[in-house]
Amino acid sequence: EFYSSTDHMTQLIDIERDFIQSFKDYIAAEEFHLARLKRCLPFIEYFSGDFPEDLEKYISDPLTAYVFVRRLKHKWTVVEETARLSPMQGFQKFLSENGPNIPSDEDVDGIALGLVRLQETYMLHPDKILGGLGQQSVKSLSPDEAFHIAMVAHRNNKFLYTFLWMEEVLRQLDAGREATVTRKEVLGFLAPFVFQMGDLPRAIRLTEQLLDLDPSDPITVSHLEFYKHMKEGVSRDETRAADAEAHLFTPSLARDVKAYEALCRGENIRMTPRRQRALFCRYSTGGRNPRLIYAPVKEEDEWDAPKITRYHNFLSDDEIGTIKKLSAPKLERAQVLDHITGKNYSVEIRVSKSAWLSDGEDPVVSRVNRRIADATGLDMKMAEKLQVANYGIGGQYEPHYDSKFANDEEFQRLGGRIATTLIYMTDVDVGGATVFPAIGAALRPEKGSAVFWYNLLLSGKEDDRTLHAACPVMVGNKWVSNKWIRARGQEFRRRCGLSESD
Ligand SMILES: O=C(O)CCC(=O)C(=O)O
Ligand SMILES: [Fe+2]
Repeated sequence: EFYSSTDHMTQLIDIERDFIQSFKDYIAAEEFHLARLKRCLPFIEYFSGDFPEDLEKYISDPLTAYVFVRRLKHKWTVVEETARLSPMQGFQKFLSENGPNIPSDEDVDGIALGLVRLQETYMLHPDKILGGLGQQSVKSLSPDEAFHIAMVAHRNNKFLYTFLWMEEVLRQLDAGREATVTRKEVLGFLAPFVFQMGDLPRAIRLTEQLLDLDPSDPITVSHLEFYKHMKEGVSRDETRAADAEAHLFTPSLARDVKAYEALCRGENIRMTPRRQRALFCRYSTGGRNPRLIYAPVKEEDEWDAPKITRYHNFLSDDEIGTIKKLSAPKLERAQVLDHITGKNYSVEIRVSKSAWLSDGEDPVVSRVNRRIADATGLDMKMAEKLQVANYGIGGQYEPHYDSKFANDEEFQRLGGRIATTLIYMTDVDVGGATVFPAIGAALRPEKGSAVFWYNLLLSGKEDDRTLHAACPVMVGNKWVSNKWIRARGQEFRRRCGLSESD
């Protein structure tokens, strides 16, 4: 699918351009062809004079029989040859060859879900989406499109957004916008839905509207009776429902919104000015590493406990360009192994495409690996390949540990992922931060910079504080590279003082 990476989305724009041009060419060819067919017609008719009453007598004359048969054969051949020039087959071939590149229904649903996911994380009302998040050119949705988003939200149990998008559909229908979906369908869905959500007064109001559309509908009548009956039962002890709608985004309704989503919105970042003052910027030679003496790394403390370091100007634009180009053809939807919930879940929690680049693949890859070794002082012999990831619309990675403890041969041989070097290869216009919910840290993507932290304590145990997530990309494009460094072989290299913990 395309939506999980912007790289593939841009390819779609080319495909669409191609598609429109081919269709235009096809229409022109059909018109030309039709004109050619029409030119045949007078010729065909001219040589088919009127036949007398007695056909048997007519055709029994030898000369007439000869001329008739020959002309019929001739006309047939002319028409057959002309018809064979039809451009239709060529166009059908184009369609069937390019069909596989066209988004599937799952792609369309996936991108709608991406939108809803953004709304959840950043608490965006549909008005905000329609008002424009970035320099968007689309400023409105048709009622059918809003309805589709609502249904996708519903299928994925995102009920607040189901409701808000359905409201948008109704508003547009009220404004007289052209649509396939009808008011009756929307109300017929929405009334039982809000009832299930516990909003009885609204269920009654919507059902009354439904009844206005079709006063004799027995189902609507009985629903309304049922809701009213329910209301009598609860009206004595409740007062809350009436003002429920004003508080859709209050903390109570958003109570299950995850801590990391708040960090994504820039809330609850736990850094005090006092701690901030102890964070520094310096030029580092990686402990007098000869390669860094004349080109020191610009190092900045991003966080104190655990220590997170940022290396500025770590990759040049050219190097980034090369890495993107090398990985673009290999990008595949990232998978996370989840033994409990299985594949569907993995789709939701990690929405990006990734590719692996090996050391020998290109001089730029080995240069970057070397630079990571120099800056971190760690041995790259046991490091994993460079992983390149590209996030698309709503692209994210929910909270996880990188440490990768496992009970397998690979773990025995390499040890866990002692450290992570995360390279940002783009700035992201809005969203897309890397957040650490356990410590309240948020790292902003800055093109060309890299961040580094240890996932394991000196004892070799997983450091709980390194739980982290990639926030959904709201506007823009996010490319990162990950270099996971394994524990084996680092016994004498892990610099003292890089982590204050044990
Ligand atoms: O993209 C990011 O900001 C973080 C990615 C990440 O944590 C991962 O791929 O393991
Ligand atoms: Fe990670």
